[in-house]
Amino acid sequence: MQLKESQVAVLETASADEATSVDAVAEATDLPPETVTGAVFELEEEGLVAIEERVDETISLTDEGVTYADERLPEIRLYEAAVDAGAADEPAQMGQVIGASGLEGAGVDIALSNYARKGYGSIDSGEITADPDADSASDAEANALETLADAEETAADAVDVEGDVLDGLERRGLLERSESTVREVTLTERAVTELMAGIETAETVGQVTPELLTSGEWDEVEFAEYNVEADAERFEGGRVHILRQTAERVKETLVGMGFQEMEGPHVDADFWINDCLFMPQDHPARTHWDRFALEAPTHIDDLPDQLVADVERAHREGVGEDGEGYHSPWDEEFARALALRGHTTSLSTRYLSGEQIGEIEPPARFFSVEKVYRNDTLDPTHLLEFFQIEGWVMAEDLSVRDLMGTFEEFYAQFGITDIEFKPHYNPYTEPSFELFGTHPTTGELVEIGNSGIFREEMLAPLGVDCDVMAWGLALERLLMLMYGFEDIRDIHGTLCDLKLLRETEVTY
Ligand SMILES: N[C@@H](Cc1ccccc1)C(=O)O
Repeated sequence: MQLKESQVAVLETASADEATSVDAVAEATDLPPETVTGAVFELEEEGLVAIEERVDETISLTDEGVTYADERLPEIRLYEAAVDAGAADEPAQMGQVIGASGLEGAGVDIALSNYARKGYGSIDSGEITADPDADSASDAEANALETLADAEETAADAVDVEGDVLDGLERRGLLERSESTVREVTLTERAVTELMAGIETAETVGQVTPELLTSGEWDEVEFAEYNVEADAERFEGGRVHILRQTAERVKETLVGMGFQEMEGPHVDADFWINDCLFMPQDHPARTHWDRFALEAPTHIDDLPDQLVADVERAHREGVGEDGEGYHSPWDEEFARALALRGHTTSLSTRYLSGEQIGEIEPPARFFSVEKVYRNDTLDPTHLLEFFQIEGWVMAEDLSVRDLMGTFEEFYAQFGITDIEFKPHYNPYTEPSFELFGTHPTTGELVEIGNSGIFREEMLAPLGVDCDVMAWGLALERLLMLMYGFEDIRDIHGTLCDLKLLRETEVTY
């Protein structure tokens, strides 16, 4: 009998009395495991081997788990510091105990959220008590971490730890379970007979080459068969980030709805970012707490004189006969200060004023999908920068129904059909609405945007005398609703979840 080289290698390595794993065969023959698996399936087809499959579960500690195995669990460090501070007898000051425990940052939160749960004591209005009967040396989770820390990977059925303790550690993100399929082969009787009769190695060809074709040799060689069941090596090629893909899709959708794209600077004068939006100069969002100022250059060179005068007048006196201004200071120097834009509404003011592409006649629709920068506190829904989907429609008679209808049409194209609106306040729109969508897995309402109809005090100085409805929507929040992830940091930045980014299927 004639067989392929890899098949012969498997037959010579496996035995009839004892099952041999594919990995063991691969190691003994120096062949890649994928090749061995392929050969094993072909041999099974020929009735030469029997395959047994099982799924092995292995357990390994995450980086955080390894850290705690080494430095001990945060709640135990807190308990020991509390006992040292005498909290077993009377309540001790929380701040002091935390200081003495050496815990920092997230470690403190982790300690606090597990402390009472695990019976180490109680925490109440800044004071901590320690239960004298608690025994940190018999903490099941700590002991399990210690057991698991010895091996890089442990077979699940060989671990001497209670299942619910493992579940708890997994929930805390301290261990990971993974599954792999193990295949074992045993030679059949037929294989033994054939081996005794002698098996020859046949040359097989895996790929047709130009040489095979031109020489005519293709007609004589034996081709390897396709095995669609064989495990193949996995290639993680580069791909466009889902955020970028979705940005492109949003752009195409808006272009399809008749919008034109706006362009403009990331760093801009406060004049375009705020003053043109009838944002008073003493508005809290305009303090250094909220904006990223520029060190050099600090101010824009040029602003259109007439527009500056008109905007200043609107701020001081309001617009129209019974208009009211802010009666607050207005200073051109302040308006000329440069900052990273906190919203792309700066592009809208540039376009609406005629500054960017000249006078725009109604009806007109414009949009941008661009980055904005805010000095927010990082959390699952906030980053220091995000993409805003800015847009506006200029027409003679616009109402809230036009605004809501536009959002319904837009979001429906992303499969989101349950938008909710909540009345809101912006200095530059009246009425104003915040938009919410329902998170597909948690069911929570997520804020996805802010919108409204630009008010007279903003439009008149810009020289616009018809209606303009406008909005700023968060691209990342749209992604959350589309793909169901809960933490924005999963898709951006150092904590991003590569598996999620690799595996998310983009739906078009
Ligand atoms: N600039 C607003 C969004 C917005 C734009 C235009 C009109 C109304 C609201 C924000 O960043 O939240």
